[in-house]
Amino acid sequence: MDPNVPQHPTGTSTSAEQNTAPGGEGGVVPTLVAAARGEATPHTPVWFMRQAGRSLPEYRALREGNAMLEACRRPELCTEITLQPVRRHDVDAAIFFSDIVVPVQAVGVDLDIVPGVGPVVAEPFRTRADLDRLPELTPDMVTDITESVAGVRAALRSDQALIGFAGAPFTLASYLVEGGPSKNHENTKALMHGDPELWNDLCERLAAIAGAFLQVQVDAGADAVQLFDSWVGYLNRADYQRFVAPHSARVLASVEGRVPRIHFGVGTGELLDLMGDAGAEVVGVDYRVDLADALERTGGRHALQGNLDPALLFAPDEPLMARVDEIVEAGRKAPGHIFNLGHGVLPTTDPDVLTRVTARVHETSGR
Ligand SMILES: Cc1c2[nH]c(c1CCC(=O)O)Cc1[nH]c(c(CCC(=O)O)c1C)Cc1[nH]c(c(CCC(=O)O)c1C)Cc1[nH]c(c(C)c1CCC(=O)O)C2
Repeated sequence: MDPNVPQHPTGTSTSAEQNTAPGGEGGVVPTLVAAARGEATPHTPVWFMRQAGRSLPEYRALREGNAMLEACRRPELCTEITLQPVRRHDVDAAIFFSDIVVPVQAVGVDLDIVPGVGPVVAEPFRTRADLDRLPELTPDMVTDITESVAGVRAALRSDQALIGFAGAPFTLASYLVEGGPSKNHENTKALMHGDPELWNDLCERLAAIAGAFLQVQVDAGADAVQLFDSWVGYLNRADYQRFVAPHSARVLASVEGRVPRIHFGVGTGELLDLMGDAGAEVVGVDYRVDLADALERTGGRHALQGNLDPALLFAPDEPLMARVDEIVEAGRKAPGHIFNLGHGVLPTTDPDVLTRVTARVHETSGR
């Protein structure tokens, strides 16, 4: 097979022109962007949530003596960390190295990322007066982010994508209200149901901040965005529709028509259609739901991203690669498929396994 001829995963070959940018600039559309739009791709694009950091020795070396939130704000470090997994694994996308709390800190909220814990907020949010601590995010507050994104984009090949991201209002609100990582999100739910007006005002502020953060990244060259609503799987459908969906929709709308939007959460099998309807081209699927079921639940209206169980990366090659092949196969039936894990890379993962999984997906899906 001619490797230069784009090949849809279903086997429909198309002309090479379909993989070029509109406007006759001759630039190649990143493979991930084409898949998100449901267009022909030379192979199924692959990236891994939390691919930057954690499992990579070269990342741990760079982070030595640099606090997480400081590393996120130093363009030379941030750019290099973002590029490390792309070089090592030959994945189709870089995920911008940052954190969902970076824009919240940028507007002035006193918080820190505590090693082994996660984001910790000095004074948790509980009352109306706390809203004053969430002013709008303006680009001048995050000029380093603009510089880092532009630096990464300039270093990538044109067929590789840079994914920008933000935390969705519910997940951000949970960290602010609980004061840190939470298992049950009880204070968050108590606020949501106990004072819906304050809840909505809080989420409106967070949606504005997250939307502005996405816009900054897209303005600087991000090719796609992912909205992480990591903990929204703790809600039922009714609460999601009433208290969350309108706010997430606002964030997604902030970059509508500019770049493909991926919407992801953990344990969101019951919410997949609603998350797509909030305004995403791509719905992220965690490992608990088969892609075939996810396709049905989303009515075939969205490309899918996912969904290898990150724990399977610890299994022997035979069952691991068999599962990878199954996921690639199931993805062929979707309007578009981006191969990923069902959640982030676990810190003790052998990075060579990620390289081999990437190669396997490329091989079996076309290249
Ligand atoms: C541990 C943690 C942090 N921040 C957060 C946690 C989880 C705590 C909890 O369980 O509640 C909060 C967070 N940060 C991010 C998310 C969404 C993604 C997810 O669900 O995992 C969430 C929920 C995005 C991210 N957070 C980070 C990225 C960067 C991209 C990447 O690593 O691939 C993203 C998209 C990076 C990050 N973020 C953090 C560290 C130490 C790092 C460095 C690398 C690593 O150890 O994973 C701190």
